[in-house]
Amino acid sequence: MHSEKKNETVSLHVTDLGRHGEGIGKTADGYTLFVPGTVPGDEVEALILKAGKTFGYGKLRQIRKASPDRVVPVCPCADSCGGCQLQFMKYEAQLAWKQKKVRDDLIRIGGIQEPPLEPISGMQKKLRYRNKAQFPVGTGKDGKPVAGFYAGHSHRIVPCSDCQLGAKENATVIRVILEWMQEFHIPAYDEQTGNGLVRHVLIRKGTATGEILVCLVINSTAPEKDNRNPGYSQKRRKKKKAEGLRTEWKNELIRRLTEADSFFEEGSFLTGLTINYNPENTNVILGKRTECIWGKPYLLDRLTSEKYGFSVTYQISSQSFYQVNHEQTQKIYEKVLDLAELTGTETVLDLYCGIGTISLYLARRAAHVIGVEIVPQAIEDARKNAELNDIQHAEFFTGRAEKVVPELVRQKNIHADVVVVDPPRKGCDPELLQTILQISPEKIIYVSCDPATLSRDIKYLTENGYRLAYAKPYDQFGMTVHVETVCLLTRIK
Ligand SMILES: C[S@@+](CC[C@H](N)C(=O)[O-])C[C@H]1O[C@@H](n2cnc3c(N)ncnc32)[C@H](O)[C@@H]1O
Repeated sequence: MHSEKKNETVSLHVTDLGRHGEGIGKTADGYTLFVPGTVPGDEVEALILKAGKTFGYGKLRQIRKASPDRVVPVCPCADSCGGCQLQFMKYEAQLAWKQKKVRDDLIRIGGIQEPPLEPISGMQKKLRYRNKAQFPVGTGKDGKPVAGFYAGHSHRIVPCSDCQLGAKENATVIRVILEWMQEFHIPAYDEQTGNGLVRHVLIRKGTATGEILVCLVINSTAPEKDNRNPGYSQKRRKKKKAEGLRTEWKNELIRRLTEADSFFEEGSFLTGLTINYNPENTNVILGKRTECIWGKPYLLDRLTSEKYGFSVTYQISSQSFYQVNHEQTQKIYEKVLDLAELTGTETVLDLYCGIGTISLYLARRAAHVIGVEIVPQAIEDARKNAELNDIQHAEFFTGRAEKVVPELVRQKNIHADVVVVDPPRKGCDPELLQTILQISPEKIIYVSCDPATLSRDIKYLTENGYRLAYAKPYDQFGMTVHVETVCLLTRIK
């Protein structure tokens, strides 16, 4: 029985990190406390915020002896912003923790006693690696518009326009947009009331091309129909959502952002400005409709495989998924190609294919590639990308992979030598895994951004005729708790 109570300050020796990057320590009498912002090896004092029977949650009060793995975070917002859970840790220690996380999950959840795990691949460029930023916009205490990031586990905006993981140009774009909003009294969206106009700013940069696409997400159903003010009066607020942006506001934003180009890094330039309409009271950032008000509705980027001696150019729209770390993505896709060992005669399925990124790598070495993806805009991009790269033997289908693939098996009797899956964090749908077993490819290559769901799916596949032959973690998301893993499963003959 432990005597620790809420609001008590206790001394703690931190020995591990939890799934969300919070330090885990024990008090002198063995009580376990989770304390964000602490690092294994730290001796700290923590305030108990929540005390359960066997463990509790605390807040860091004071570091009595710093861990040798502790470093001073580069970002001034690291304490308050929820994005970089590991910026307090030496990069090598972050990598070691991620390697252990993947290994532990493969053993504990995947039931693989001796995982064939290669050492994690670390990033050369540890900051400014993200090619995409999503800034929520709100109203500060002084009534002025602010943009930044959400504090951990909340929707409180921590003002920050220059995230150290993102492109340098983000700060300029955000400054211009906030000044524009302030000058023209354009209200930020308020999640509580559902009023206001500007919800988010999305900025994407093509690392290889320097192209920058800005997308302003607004709380409105349709492009502007007239010149009335967006719902300022309480009366009108109750009746309807804020209306769209006035034409003169759009024109002014275009003028300011195109002129801001001159502050961008050499070689970087604005390629398009889009408005996304999201009138829903929801956490989902993007609405269904996007309008391009200047330039192109997409940006171009290029990925290169030095080993295989080719580059692939991709068109990426605001609503399409694209891996955020250019350097690591190139390594991961090259590894997929290595593991596939294609000879030019094979049929390959690329499931959860996004804009056809992996599909078009595989198409360089396969006879036929079939991609399946749920987002229609991404499939439009994928088809365009096949054209752009002069690839005729890749075809793409829109829909849920777990519905489309069984249909393709039923109607077209498709077969595949290699199946690649790259699902979102929740992993593969069970129906899809069953269909893959039915297709019975020689190889399944699993690209995953969540070791827990990856391990769950590996358990199912290894219990049903496959063997985990290879696994390698990649650090795609330095300073955060996230880790990417590439696995090869081979059919047991
Ligand atoms: C992690 S991304 C991978 C995309 C692509 N392979 C890449 O590397 O860029 C996962 C993709 O799965 C798509 N997706 C999510 N659920 C899906 C489903 N049930 N069926 C098909 N695609 C889905 C998402 O829209 C997203 O494009």
